[in-house]
Amino acid sequence: MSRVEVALGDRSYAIDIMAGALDRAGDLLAPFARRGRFAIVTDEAVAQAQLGRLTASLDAVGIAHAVIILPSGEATKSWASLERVTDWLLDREVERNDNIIALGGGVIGDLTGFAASILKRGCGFVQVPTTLLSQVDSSVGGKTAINARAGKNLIGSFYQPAYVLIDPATLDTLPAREVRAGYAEVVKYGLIDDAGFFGWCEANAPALLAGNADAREHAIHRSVAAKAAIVGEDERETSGRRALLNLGHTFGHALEAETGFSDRLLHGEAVAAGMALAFAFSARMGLCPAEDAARVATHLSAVGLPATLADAGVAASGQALVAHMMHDKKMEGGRLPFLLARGIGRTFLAKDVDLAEVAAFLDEAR
Ligand SMILES: NC(=O)c1ccc[n+]([C@@H]2O[C@H](COP(=O)([O-])OP(=O)(O)OC[C@H]3O[C@@H](n4cnc5c(N)ncnc54)[C@H](O)[C@@H]3O)[C@@H](O)[C@H]2O)c1
Ligand SMILES: O=C(O)C(=O)C[C@@H](O)[C@H](O)[C@H](O)COP(=O)(O)O
Ligand SMILES: [Zn+2]
Repeated sequence: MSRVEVALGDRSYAIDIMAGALDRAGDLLAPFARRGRFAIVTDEAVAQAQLGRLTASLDAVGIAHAVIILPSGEATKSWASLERVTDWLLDREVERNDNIIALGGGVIGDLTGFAASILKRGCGFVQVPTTLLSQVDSSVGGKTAINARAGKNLIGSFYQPAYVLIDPATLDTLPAREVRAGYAEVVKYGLIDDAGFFGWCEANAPALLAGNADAREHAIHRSVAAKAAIVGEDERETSGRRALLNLGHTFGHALEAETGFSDRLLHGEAVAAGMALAFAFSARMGLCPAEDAARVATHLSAVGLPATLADAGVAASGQALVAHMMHDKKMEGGRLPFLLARGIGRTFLAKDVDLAEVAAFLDEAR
């Protein structure tokens, strides 16, 4: 088992990574059972593929648990699901010390974390992520959210889990397209500030995507360690450091909005296209060598991720995409800071980007 710590004073927590962890969850989660009861929030596909392993392990050590199963997919990050989960928990007379466990991908993690943060002004919350994306990114750092009509993740809170339990073996049942989408957020850490790790990704993506256990665990550990360090420095995205984790997301969230938050374009796929666009825009602005932008697009394409608007299936005008971007949470005084790059591993927050140039770039990129 490997462990990464997120250092946040009295809200610090551990992230344990171990193949087979779900079958030992009863022992690993026992300290939380002494604190309160367990309620598991999951979705239909995860219930079918992985829930039985968690409940059998809890049963084996006599930890009682209630379970709610929601529909799978991005549409579950909604007011309706939030109401359903909170009413279900309130009907069960949830107490602040109870443990609300998110078993699933980023959708279940984001929704459950938000529910835990507002129920009785904060209940116990544990993340048990089951997608590559949630294991390398969304289960760590405490961003919780649902989507609004106006855009992605616009209603939410910062609320850290008390513990994150990662079992890479859960990825054995994850569809290949979802594994690939999660891989985009792995590549992101290399592009942000670790060119060596991007090189590792280029060399090891085929093994990782084919399910090689060593490659998978290395990628998860390295990603989580990188994210934990950034979150420890800038939990609430105030200093500019955490904003780096948003590389590809300003473009990506606009693409997700344009495709209706549907399975036409998964979050990770939108982020992949968004990162390629951020690098291409940086190159166009003379900030980044064109070879680096090409290398990013080549790698994403090679693993089957979208690297262009056409790959992402988006034909909207630059102006329409920029209109989506105006809802970005990074907006400041009517200006939108962008994550741009001076090269691979050299991402920075640019505060002086002209949105008319972004729209023109997107029109040319179509
Ligand atoms: N909070 C954060 O910091 C953060 C970071 C990145 C992404 N996100 C959010 O995460 C969401 C995307 O998360 P995701 O990619 O995990 O998608 P997801 O939660 O929709 O899961 C993808 C699909 O895989 C299924 N699934 C999950 N685990 C499975 C398993 N082990 N076996 C079989 N099927 C399984 C799910 O039912 C779903 O159909 C987006 O809403 C995104 O905005 C949040
Ligand atoms: O943890 C962060 O910070 C991130 O930006 C991680 C992103 O991968 C994630 O998609 C996040 O939910 C996006 O945040 P948002 O603030 O743009 O909604
Ligand atoms: Zn993301």
